[in-house]
Amino acid sequence: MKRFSAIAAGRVQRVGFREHVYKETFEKDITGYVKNLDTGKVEIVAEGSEEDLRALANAINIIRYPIAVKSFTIKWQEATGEYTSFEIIRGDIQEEIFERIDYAGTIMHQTLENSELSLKKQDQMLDKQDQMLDKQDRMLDKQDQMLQVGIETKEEIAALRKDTGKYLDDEFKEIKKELTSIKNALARAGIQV
Ligand SMILES: CC(=O)OP(=O)(O)O
Repeated sequence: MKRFSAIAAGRVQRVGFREHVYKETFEKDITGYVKNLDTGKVEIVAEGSEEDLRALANAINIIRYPIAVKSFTIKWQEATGEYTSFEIIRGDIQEEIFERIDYAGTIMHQTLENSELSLKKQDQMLDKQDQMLDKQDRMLDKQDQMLQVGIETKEEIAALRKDTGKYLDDEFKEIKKELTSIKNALARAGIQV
């Protein structure tokens, strides 16, 4: 089993950093503590398997708003076995309360920023939807126009067929009449066809 004692510096106090460190030890066989120092830095002492400790060090040496670990010095030793659990060491109660109020303010600010961002995204999506609906409307208009052209073409063809049919009928009647008179003339001349 190993032990590390680390000092994190940067924006690491009043930003929920100790809670973050504590959360990263959750369900792991890690003991030790995390503590805010008067210098504004944070001390982390942890004991456990080397694999768990390396994962912990990676998970807490981060820059993720509002936490910003700017420097992280780590010293490795053999474990002592002196701790039974992992704890957040808290300071003066009044100081802790002020820290929590500051942190709550930061989180509220972040939540507001996030919701403004998501409202902006929603607006953009609604704009896009409007544009799509507009395009759909234009396509439906074009479809309607095409259907109208189809109907008109069909009507034209039907009228043309009717006209052509009547013309051919008249022509055939005329031809038949001509043939009958030719046939009669031939019969009168003694020619039977
Ligand atoms: C709110 C709070 O206690 O934060 P931190 O542990 O970062 O000081």
